[in-house]
Amino acid sequence: MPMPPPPPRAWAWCRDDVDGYLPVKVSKQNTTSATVQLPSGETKIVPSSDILDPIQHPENLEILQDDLVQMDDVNNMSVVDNLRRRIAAEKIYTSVGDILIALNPYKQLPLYTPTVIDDFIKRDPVDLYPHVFGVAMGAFRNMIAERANQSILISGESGAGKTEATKQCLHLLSEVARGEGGEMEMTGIEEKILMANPVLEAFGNAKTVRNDNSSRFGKYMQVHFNQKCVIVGCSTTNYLLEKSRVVSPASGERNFHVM
Ligand SMILES: Nc1ncnc2c1ncn2[C@@H]1O[C@H](COP(=O)(O)OP(=O)(O)OP(=O)(O)O)[C@@H](O)[C@H]1O
Repeated sequence: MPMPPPPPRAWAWCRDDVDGYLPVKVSKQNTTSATVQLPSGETKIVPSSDILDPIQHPENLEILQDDLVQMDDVNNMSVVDNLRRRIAAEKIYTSVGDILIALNPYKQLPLYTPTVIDDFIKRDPVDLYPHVFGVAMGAFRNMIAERANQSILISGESGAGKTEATKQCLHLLSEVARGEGGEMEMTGIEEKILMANPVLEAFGNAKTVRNDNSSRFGKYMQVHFNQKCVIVGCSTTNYLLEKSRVVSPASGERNFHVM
């Protein structure tokens, strides 16, 4: 009687201490342990309890998906894996439909050059890729099309890069909404807003265990445009300032920068 062929190696998600989840090929598994092949090619024995769901579409594991909505398998593991591979390739932005996920690379990447700005201002969005400039440009285009105010909501945990993303939005808007002739004087709005920042930060930012320059207040910023869609001003409203920090900063943290 000929031996039956060995079962094909099955792809599954495996818990990992460093990366969260890794796609592995399971070659053997019993109730307590499993032999798996890691993406690096290394073979390892892991507890069976670390083997999670099967991977339905292993052929997609090499794809860096720009938009999570386009993924065939959407779960915590596939999303984390896609984002991990994207940031390894220095693609820090990923779309989820109209929402943009930004991962903090903690290093300067050439993502904000004049050429990139030019692309986002001039090219059709369908030919472009996820980027914070795309969000700012989308808001600008919608403002013109709908003749209505637009909002960009930037949220995330401390140190995630909200302040940086805000600056990039203002940078794009100041480039696209430049006036001509006399109105040109009103440009440089980004510089003016940025010049106000040290004062706001002195009284509202503090060194924390996560971020040396952590904003301890919320900022509601309004950029004002005239009928010709040229920026004519900006106002900032501060809210939720952590005044308690003056007398009771958390352990290992400082109160405000101002002395
Ligand atoms: N896109 C980016 N490219 C390079 N560095 C970045 C980027 N985003 C953030 N960083 C770095 O991470 C640090 C923290 O970012 P940022 O201050 O924007 O965080 P935050 O979300 O505003 O934090 P908090 O809520 O504590 O104020 C910054 O000092 C900056 O150097």
